[in-house]
Amino acid sequence: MVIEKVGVIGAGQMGNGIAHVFALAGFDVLLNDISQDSLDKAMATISHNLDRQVSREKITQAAMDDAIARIKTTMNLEELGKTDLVIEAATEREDVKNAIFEKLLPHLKPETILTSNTSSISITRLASRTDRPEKFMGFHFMNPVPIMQLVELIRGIATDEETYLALVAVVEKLGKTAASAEDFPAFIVNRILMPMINEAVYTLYEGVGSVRSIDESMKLGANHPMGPLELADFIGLDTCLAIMNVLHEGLADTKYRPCPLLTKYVEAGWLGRKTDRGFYDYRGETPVPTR
Ligand SMILES: CC(=O)CC(=O)SCCNC(=O)CCNC(=O)[C@H](O)C(C)(C)COP(=O)(O)OP(=O)(O)OC[C@H]1O[C@@H](n2cnc3c(N)ncnc32)[C@H](O)[C@@H]1OP(=O)(O)O
Ligand SMILES: NC(=O)C1=CN([C@@H]2O[C@H](COP(=O)(O)OP(=O)(O)OC[C@H]3O[C@@H](n4cnc5c(N)ncnc54)[C@H](OP(=O)(O)O)[C@@H]3O)[C@@H](O)[C@H]2O)C=CC1
Repeated sequence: MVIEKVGVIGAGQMGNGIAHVFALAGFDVLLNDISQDSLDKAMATISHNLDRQVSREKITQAAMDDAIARIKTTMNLEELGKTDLVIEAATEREDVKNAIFEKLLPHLKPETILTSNTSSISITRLASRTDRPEKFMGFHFMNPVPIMQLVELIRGIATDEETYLALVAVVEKLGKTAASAEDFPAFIVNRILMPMINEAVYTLYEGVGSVRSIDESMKLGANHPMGPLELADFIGLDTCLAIMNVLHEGLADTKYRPCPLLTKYVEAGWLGRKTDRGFYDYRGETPVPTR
């Protein structure tokens, strides 16, 4: 099947990055969100990130202009009915994702491939609520999408080979690398990464280290590009907590218990960079630790 038009649902940090890389690779993109403000912010972020690529001579100005021209935005989900591939990248909540699919499906062409960028939720379960489990897959991009090389491909129990091969070809066209993961809670990257982030929050909670000492230790002592608390703020603490809950409930092992301090930050609405406050306060010139 030829994939030319791509629908992206959710214009947050992942949705805007996904729209960016697809448009740059020559796909027509229709970006959807429930808020016009989020769509406007997403287009401004995409322009800013493409501009950065132009100034670093990674892409030409003409490639940037073409990419911007290929992205259209809409608050009307029905318009995504014209697309060949849909990537859902809305908030990490199963009820939100199911409601989106329910509203979208009556408008979708029968051959359209439906995917979710979920970080952790069962692909088989999401697929089972749709009319096309064989054409449904997990299509998991990493943050920041324009920079990170990996895309996890997760087949549900019913996903057919044609769908899988179509997505392998799309990943190649994006110039990224695909890794296949089985459909178990949080797949590969987050099964390993998120317990480490959760453990960093426990390390803070138990007073073993401060925000700064924990992040410095992992950057200088383990050569991580970002400290685990800085990375948690970058991902979004709501998303981190949602992934830990999926691991905890899905694998029924206390080793995945979300740290109560992580829960407290989310309850406060301190979700990290996207709300300007998390383990760091980003409202000033330089980030200041909040503990
Ligand atoms: C939660 C999930 O489900 C799965 C996940 O995504 S887990 C999260 C995975 N991501 C990570 O682990 C990211 C870890 N951090 C890093 O790799 C690096 O800190 C980083 C790439 C984000 C920034 O690197 P840095 O060296 O500190 O900054 P800097 O030199 O300014 O930027 C490096 C490149 O990233 C780009 N960049 C930085 N931030 C960016 C952003 N938010 N969006 C787009 N591009 C960005 C820069 O333009 C630069 O590009 P070039 O190399 O093409 O010139
Ligand atoms: N953050 C990360 O590092 C990564 C996240 N992911 C996954 O990507 C998905 C999105 O995460 P992320 O971009 O970080 O989250 P964000 O919170 O940045 O963005 C989510 C966006 O979805 C919008 N949204 C909510 N409900 C709907 C709806 N019904 N229809 C359309 N849009 C909707 C939100 O709008 P509003 O703000 O108005 O609620 C928001 O703009 C999640 O499944 C997450 O697990 C995957 C890889 C990495």
